[in-house]
Amino acid sequence: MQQIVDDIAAQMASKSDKGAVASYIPQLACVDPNQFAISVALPDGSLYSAGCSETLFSIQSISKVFTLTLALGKLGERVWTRVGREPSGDPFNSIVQLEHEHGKPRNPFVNAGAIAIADAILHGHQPKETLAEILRFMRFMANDESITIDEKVARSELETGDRNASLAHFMASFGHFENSVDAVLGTYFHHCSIAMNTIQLATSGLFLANDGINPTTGYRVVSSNRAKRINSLMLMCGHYDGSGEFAFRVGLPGKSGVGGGILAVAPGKASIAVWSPGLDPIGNSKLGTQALELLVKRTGWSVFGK
Ligand SMILES: NC(=O)CC[C@H](N)C(=O)O
Repeated sequence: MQQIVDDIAAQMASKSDKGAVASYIPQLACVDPNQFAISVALPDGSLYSAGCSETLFSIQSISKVFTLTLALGKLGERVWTRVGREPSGDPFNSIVQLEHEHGKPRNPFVNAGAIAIADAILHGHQPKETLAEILRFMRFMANDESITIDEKVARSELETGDRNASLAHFMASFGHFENSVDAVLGTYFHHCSIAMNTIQLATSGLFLANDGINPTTGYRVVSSNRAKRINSLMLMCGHYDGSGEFAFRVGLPGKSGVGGGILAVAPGKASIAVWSPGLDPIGNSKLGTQALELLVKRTGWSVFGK
């Protein structure tokens, strides 16, 4: 496995087209696009990394996997009264479906869906308390107490967050929100701004590769049925309107973020985190996707066979 990840990192370093960093969040536009990291965590506790796997990056929408997990723990099946579970076929920050579907987002991974989930987990608490709970969860999953929120990124998102604010106000206009739009958006922007490296992220995703149990702590995070369902949602919706393409090329449940990270799950086999800040036009990591494509070719890990 070490040989495979080393080969992938070497191949990625030689690519000339690395995509374009997200520019709509000014703080993300400052990130050097010439960076690449991959970490593969296996349920037996072994970990294989290459590239800058200790460099922290903004996990952005990958956090939505963990806020969904928390929401399922708190609300159970009632989560599905707040968000659907169908792919959207629209960009991550699209507003068009919301009007037709009476303010109920298609799935928990588009921005509108994650904002609705933030409202659900806030449940009358102060954003600070809820963020502390999200951070505690991430630290526990990653088995690493050092994980924090990058305040500069959070502020940058808030300052340029008109689109997300529109989504939130539009949903609130249907009477769906329990909390103020400001509290919901503050929570959403801050959980998107959690900074992690690929080692921490791959470790955090292990419960999804291991029937719901985090093997590093032995703790059951979710039932095996719930792990299966989260993986299904990642496969169908984790890359927005690029989810079909990602399934076609990689064939694994995956969740991307505009910081250039992707968390991919090979059920029963591994949790994989890749990071390269340059994005494709849809907003998914360009080299990250290519690296995962190479990894499944070498390992045969795609859920659809070789
Ligand atoms: N795709 C993403 O990672 C988007 C998350 C980002 N925080 C936003 O709201 O726009």
